[in-house]
Amino acid sequence: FEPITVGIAIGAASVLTGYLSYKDLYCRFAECCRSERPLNASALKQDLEEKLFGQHLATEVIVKALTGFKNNKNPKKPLTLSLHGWAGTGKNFVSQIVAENLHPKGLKSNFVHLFVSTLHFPHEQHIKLYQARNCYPDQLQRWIRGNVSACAGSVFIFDEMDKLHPGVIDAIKPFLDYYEQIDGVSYRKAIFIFLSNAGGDLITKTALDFWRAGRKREDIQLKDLEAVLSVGVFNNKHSGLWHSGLIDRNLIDYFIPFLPLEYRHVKMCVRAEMKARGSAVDEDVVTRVAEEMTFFPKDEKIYSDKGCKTVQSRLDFY
Ligand SMILES: Nc1ncnc2c1ncn2[C@@H]1O[C@H](COP(=O)(O)OP(=O)(O)OP(=O)(O)O)[C@@H](O)[C@H]1O
Repeated sequence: FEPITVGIAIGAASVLTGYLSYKDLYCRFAECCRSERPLNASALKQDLEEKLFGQHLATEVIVKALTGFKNNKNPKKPLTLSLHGWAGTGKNFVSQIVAENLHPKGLKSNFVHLFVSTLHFPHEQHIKLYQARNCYPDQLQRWIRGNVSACAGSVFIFDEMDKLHPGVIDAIKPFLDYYEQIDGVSYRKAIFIFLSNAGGDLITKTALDFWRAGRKREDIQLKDLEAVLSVGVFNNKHSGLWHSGLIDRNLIDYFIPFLPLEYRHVKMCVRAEMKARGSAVDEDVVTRVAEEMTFFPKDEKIYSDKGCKTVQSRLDFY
């Protein structure tokens, strides 16, 4: 027998015997929205611990936040995570890991949506015009409504939040609030992830203070950063969250700090990239790539100023 024929026969038999419902069978071939599917918290934790380097706080908070939210049958509002930190420290990378753990196709899923502010709304100077014509809030709101109607557990990732005009945030604010329904649609099972560089300098300062005091990076606790972060971000005119009411209305559930990456983390990124390309890890190349990166502050040279961001392109030279 050919494998395809056997597959069809097993599928048909399963349906006939009631072993698999029609929906189960359908969902093996097409992507289904499974908002009620429980989160495999240990798989998420393992993924983060293995793949994300130097971010013990982000790992801890993300696992806790998602586990709590997905275990709650009746959340009162959607989950909103605000990821902050220096460039190249893993914010987009984490969003991708989270997305894959919620919807197996990850960023390619029909239920995961990436919104890049500079791509979707590039003309800040035209914001008044957009507002006057009522086109962007309307379009954006319709887009969110349509996606959540199709899948309650939709995931929205807003990149470059610091470059997003507060007016745009106003448009999404109602969806993040404690409403049971808006026009017949409930947003309470959706997940919104905001990424920004805002607060990156404050996070770096705290990490540096620890380093200078001879304390371990892993000893930095959330409480060392959380207040600094929310006040700092709130006071930063360029944060995108500024005066948007997201913070003073407590619509952000978790502020998640991403620490600046050190030389040893950059090396880990190079090794991971080599493995991902199917090559053997060559420690000589690892050191060479890591040494090509630039580090700050000027005197101590501890943190990579681009995180792990240019590792992939640098590796192409070897
Ligand atoms: N902490 C990390 N652990 C493992 N890999 C990382 C980490 N940070 C960055 N990388 C690698 O570098 C790439 C670029 O990082 P990423 O796009 O996640 O940075 P970012 O924090 O979103 O930066 P930006 O603020 O500039 O958008 C990732 O795809 C990943 O391969």
